Amino acid sequence: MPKVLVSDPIDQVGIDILSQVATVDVKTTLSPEELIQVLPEYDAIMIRSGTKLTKEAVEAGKNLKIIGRAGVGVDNVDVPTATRMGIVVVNSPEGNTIAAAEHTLAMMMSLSRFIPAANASLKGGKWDRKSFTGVEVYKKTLGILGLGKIGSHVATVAKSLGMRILAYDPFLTAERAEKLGVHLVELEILLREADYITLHLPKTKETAHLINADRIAIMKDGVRIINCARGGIIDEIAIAEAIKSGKIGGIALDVFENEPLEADSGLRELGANVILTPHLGASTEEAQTNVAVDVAEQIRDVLLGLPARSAVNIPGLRPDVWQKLKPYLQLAEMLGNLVGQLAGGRVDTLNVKLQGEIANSESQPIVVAALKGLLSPALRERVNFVNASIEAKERGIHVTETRDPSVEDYSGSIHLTAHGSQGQQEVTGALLGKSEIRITSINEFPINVAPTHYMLLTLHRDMPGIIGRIGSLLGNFNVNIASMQVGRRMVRGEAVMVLNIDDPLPSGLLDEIVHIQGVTDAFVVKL
Ligand SMILES: NC(=O)c1ccc[n+]([C@@H]2O[C@H](COP(=O)([O-])OP(=O)(O)OC[C@H]3O[C@@H](n4cnc5c(N)ncnc54)[C@H](O)[C@@H]3O)[C@@H](O)[C@H]2O)c1
Ligand SMILES: O=C(O)CC[C@@H](O)C(=O)O
Repeated sequence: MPKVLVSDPIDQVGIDILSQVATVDVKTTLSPEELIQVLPEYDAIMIRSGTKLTKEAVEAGKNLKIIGRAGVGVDNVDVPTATRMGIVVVNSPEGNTIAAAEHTLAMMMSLSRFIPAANASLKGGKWDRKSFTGVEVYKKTLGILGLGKIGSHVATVAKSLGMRILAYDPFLTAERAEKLGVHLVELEILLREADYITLHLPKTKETAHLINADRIAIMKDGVRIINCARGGIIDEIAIAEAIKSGKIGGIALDVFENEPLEADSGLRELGANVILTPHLGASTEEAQTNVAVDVAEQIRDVLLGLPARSAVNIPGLRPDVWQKLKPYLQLAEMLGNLVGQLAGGRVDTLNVKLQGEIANSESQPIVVAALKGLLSPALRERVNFVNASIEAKERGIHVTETRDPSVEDYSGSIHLTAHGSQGQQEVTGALLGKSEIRITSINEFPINVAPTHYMLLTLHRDMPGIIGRIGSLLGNFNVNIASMQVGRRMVRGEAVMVLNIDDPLPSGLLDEIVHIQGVTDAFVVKL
C-alpha cells in the first residue's frame, strides 16, 4: 500500500478518503529537519499553509508522486523543483473562497467599528463608549487588488452594502469587471481614491511589497487596508510607520511575511486600529471540509493512476475527457518511445500530427504523452506527464503540432515525425476498436503491428530469401518469433519488416542481421 504523510491539521473526512487507498500517517509537529528525514518514505504528502516544502524538502521526497495543498496558495511549495522531479502538485482552488472572502468582510467591518478592541475593553472591566466611535462602509469606496475568486465575492457582497468598488487586476477582462459591477482602474487611481483597500492577489515577484512606503504616500489619509491574501505583499515596516504617523486609519492582517508572526513583532504593539488574526481566512468548518475532500480525492486518484483535476503543474483533464483520451495517450506514448528508439541519437524536433476523429481533440496531453515516450528510453521512470515538457525543453527538443481531420484510414490516428542527429524517422499508430493499439506505418511503409515488449525492425530490399535468412539467424540464436509483418510500397522495392520476438536479441546478432545482403538497416526496439 502507498504511504501518505499528512503534516498539517486536516479535516478527518480527508484522512478517511486517503485511507481507502493508502496507509496514512498524521504527523503535524515535525520540524523542517524531521520532515526532510521522513519524506523519502512517502508516496504523497498532504499539507496546509503550515508545512514549508522547500527545495531541499521536495528533493528529499524521492518517492513522492503527489503533493496535495489543502487550500489555494502553493507558495509554501517549491513547485519548479516538484515539476522537475515529476511530482504532481494539486490544490483546492475554490474550497475556501467563501471563507476567505467572509473573513475579509469581517475584517473590514471590525476595522470600521473597532469590534476586537471594544470587546477587549469591556471584558477588561470597562464601559468605554467614547473611544470606539466608528465609521460606516455605506457609500465608501472599496479598492480591490486582484479580482479573482475571493476578490469577486468580496466585491459582490460589498456592493450590496452600498459600497463603490474599484478594482486593479491587469489580467482581468473589462467584461468580467462590468458583470460584477466593478470599475477596473489603474493601480494609482485605486490607491488615490479608495477608503478601504483589500488585497486578493497571489504573492509573486511582481506583487512582493506592492504596498510600500511610496504607494502608501499617495493613498487617502485615514485609508483602511485589509490583507487576507499573502504576507509580504505589504511591506510590514512601512505599514507600521504609516499607522504610527496616522496616515493609515486602520489595518487588518491575516497573513504575515513570516508565519507564525514573531513573538516580538512590532505589529503586536500597535493600537485599536490594528487587527491581527493568525492566518484564519480559510478556517471555517465548511472550507476545511471542502479543501480536505477536494485534495484527498485528488491524492487518492493519482495514487490509483487517474488524473488530478486541479494540478497546478500539469494540464488538468476532466475525468470524462481523460477517459476518452486515455487510449490515445497510451498510443502517443508508445509511438514516442518507438520513434525515439528508431531515431537513435539526439532528437531536435518532434512533430505530433493528430489525424481523423482526434484531430479536433485537446492536443496538449497527447503531445505530453508522446514526449514522455520519446524521453523514456533515456530518462526511464524519471520522466512522467508532469515533467516531460520541461525535460524536452531543457534538451532543446522543438515540438510542433499539426492536425488533419481528413485522414480516414482509421477513426483516429497519431503520426510522429522525429528529426535528429541521425536523420528523420516517422511512425503512425491507431486504435483498433476502442483501445487496441496498432502501429500502422513506419517511415511511410504501411503495416499493422500490435506492439510487444521486444521487436526487431529491418529496412531491406523486397527480394526472395531475405526474410528466411533473418529468421534462420534468429533461430540459430534461440530467439523465438511471435509474429511477423512486412510492409512495402512496391514489389521488389524497399520494405520494412517488423518481427515481434519473445526474447531480447543476444548481443552481436543485430550486427549480423545488418550484414545480410539486401538489409539496409535494422533496429531492436524495447517497449
Ligand atoms: N488567508 C487565507 O487563509 C487565504 C485563503 C484562501 C486564499 N488566500 C489567498 O488569497 C489570494 C487570492 O486567492 P483567489 O482564490 O482569489 O485567487 P485567484 O487566482 O482566483 O485570484 C487572484 C487574482 O489576482 C490577480 N493578479 C495576479 N497578479 C496580479 C498583479 N500583479 N496585480 C493585480 N492582480 C493580480 C489575478 O489575475 C487573479 O484574478 C491568494 O494569494 C491566496 O493564496 C488566502
Ligand atoms: O491552510 C490554511 O488554513 C490557509 C489556506 C490559505 O492560505 C490558502 O491559500 O488557501
